[in-house]
Amino acid sequence: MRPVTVYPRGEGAIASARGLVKVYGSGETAVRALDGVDVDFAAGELTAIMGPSGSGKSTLMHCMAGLDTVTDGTVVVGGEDIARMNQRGLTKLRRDKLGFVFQAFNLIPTLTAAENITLPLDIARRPVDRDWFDTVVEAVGLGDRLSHRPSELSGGQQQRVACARALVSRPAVVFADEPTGNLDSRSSGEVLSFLRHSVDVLGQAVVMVTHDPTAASFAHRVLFLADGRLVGEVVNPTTESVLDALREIGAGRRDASAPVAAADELVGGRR
Ligand SMILES: Nc1ncnc2c1ncn2[C@@H]1O[C@H](COP(=O)(O)OP(=O)(O)OP(=O)(O)O)[C@@H](O)[C@H]1O
Repeated sequence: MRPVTVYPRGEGAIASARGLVKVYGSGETAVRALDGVDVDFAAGELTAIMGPSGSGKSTLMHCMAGLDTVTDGTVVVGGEDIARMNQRGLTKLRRDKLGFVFQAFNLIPTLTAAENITLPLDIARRPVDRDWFDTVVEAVGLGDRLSHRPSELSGGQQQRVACARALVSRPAVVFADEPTGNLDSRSSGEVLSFLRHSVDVLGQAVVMVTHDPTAASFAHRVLFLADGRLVGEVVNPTTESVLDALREIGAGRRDASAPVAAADELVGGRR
C-alpha cells in the first residue's frame, strides 16, 4: 500500500475533494465520519473504495455525489463546487452529471430493459442519443434482451441494465455502491467486467464501494479508508494485494500478532 495520489490543485480530475469533513450530529454524540479527505477521481479510471465497516465509505460517496451535505471542505464535480449548491442545483447536477448503481438494482418491473435504460432521460425529457445508446447496450452485452422485463433477466443481467441506465446520459462520474453485493460470483464477474469495459473503452469515470477484494481487483486503483481518513492506495490491484492492504489496516488497528484474523474479519464480516 502506498500513500494516496492527489493531483496538484485537482487538475485532470473529474471529481475532487479537499479537506472534506463530515460530522453527523453534535455535542457528545457527534460522529466525525470523514476527517479531512483529499481525493481525486479521473476519467478513464475505475476506483474502488474499501475499508472496515463504519470507516466512512458510504459517507464519502454520498458527499461526492451531492446526496449528503458536507460539514467542511470542498467537493468539485465536473467543474462545479457542489458544497456551495442549493438543493435545486444538486438535483440538476445528479440528473445531468452523475450516474448511480446500487446494490438493489432498482429497475421498474413493468418496463422493458430498453425502457428502464432510457427512463432517467425520459423523465428529464432529454433526447436519447441513439448512437450512444447502441454503444452502451453493445458494451453491456444485452442487445438481444432489450424487450425483456426485469423478471425475465438474471440478477447479473438486471444489474447490467442498471449500469447501462447509469451510463446512458454520459455522466461525468458513475457512483456504484456495492454493485455486486446481491450477485453470485459469475454474475458479479459480468457486471464488474462491464464496469471496467465502460472505463477502458468508453472513457467513463467509475467510483465503486465494495467489501469484496475480488471485486476491487477489477479496479485500476483501490483506496482504503479507516476512521474517516484515506490511509493508502493500491494501484493495479490483485485480490492478494487488496487482502494484504486490508491486513495492514487491520494490523495497525488491532493486535499486530493477529493481522490475518483481523483481515479475514474485515473481508468476511459482512457475508
Ligand atoms: N445519518 C447518520 N447519522 C449519524 N451517524 C451516521 C449517519 N450515517 C453514517 N453515520 C456514522 O458515520 C460513520 C461512517 O458511516 P458510513 O456508513 O459512511 O461507513 P461505511 O464505511 O460505509 O460502513 P459500512 O461498510 O458498514 O457500510 C459510522 O460511524 C456511522 O455510524
